[in-house]
Amino acid sequence: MESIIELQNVTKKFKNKLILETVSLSIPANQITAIVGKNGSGKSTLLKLIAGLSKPNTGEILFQNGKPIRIGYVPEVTPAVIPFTLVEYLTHMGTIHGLHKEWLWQRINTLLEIFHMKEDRNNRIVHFSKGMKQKVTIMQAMLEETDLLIMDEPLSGLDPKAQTEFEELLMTLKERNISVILTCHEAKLLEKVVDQLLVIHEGQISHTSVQHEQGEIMNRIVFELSNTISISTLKDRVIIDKEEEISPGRKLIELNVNEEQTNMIVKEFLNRGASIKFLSPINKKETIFFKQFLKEGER
Ligand SMILES: Nc1ncnc2c1ncn2[C@@H]1O[C@H](COP(=O)(O)OP(=O)(O)OP(=O)(O)O)[C@@H](O)[C@H]1O
Repeated sequence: MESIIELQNVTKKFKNKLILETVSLSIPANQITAIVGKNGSGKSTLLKLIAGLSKPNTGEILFQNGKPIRIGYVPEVTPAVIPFTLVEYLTHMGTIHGLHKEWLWQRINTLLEIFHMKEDRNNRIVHFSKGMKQKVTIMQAMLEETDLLIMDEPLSGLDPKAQTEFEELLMTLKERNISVILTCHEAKLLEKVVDQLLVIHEGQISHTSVQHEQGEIMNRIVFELSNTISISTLKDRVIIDKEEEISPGRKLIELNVNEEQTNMIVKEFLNRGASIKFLSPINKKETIFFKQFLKEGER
């Protein structure tokens, strides 16, 4: 498969702290690649290296056909208050980037179309939902023609509806031959749209092509428990899909657990005073994905 970017023997350190050690990998063109790993494992560092925002200590980053590619970088943080309408903001950002007025106008219309935001073009961003603000950040990154879109934690804080819309958006971008690299903790999103998983663990990277095969059953469980209960020791063993405060002092936690782990996890949560709100097998297509994700993540 053709690659859009290749890392060869890349090492990245901060002072004496080794984050990536002699990493070699290739990012396939026109595919969606997800980088997963624990907090602090180096996901954002890898994204910044790929985006050219940071330089490796040793090793090389090579582009398709030896030519620089057009990269759009979507940071994790979305601006909290933007005192403009959507079109005003995009026009403003495009002008700052020196884009020609006529070209920019056409580009903004194309983006409004792709992102299904035409009806919101003259609404103020400050009144947008989190998912809409997320779209604005991506549109901003795509004001110039883009070959590769890099997104740091694009799903953080999105509700299920916004996540589904985001999945659809990723598929649209893929259809338009835009390669995407994102960091992600949301297994549901990964299962449906991601083509390649890169797992970072202790400075090393392993990769897996995601195949949607039949596999063994996993369970989706939702627990309700007190906010004060710590579940940090469980976080290494299960994928916490969602954690949400539902009332003062109470939270819901949704997770996906393989069958062998289910009894043990349920017991551990009940011992912490949790109650089970929902427990159901998830479909087989998702199962194989989670299996891969867990296997890689546990390394
Ligand atoms: N500019 C920097 N200077 C010094 N240390 C840094 C710098 N940027 C990142 N680090 C350190 O490098 C390590 C990896 O950070 P990075 O942000 O890449 O992790 P991450 O996997 O994206 O984490 P998270 O999931 O929490 O966002 C962390 O220990 C972090 O403190």
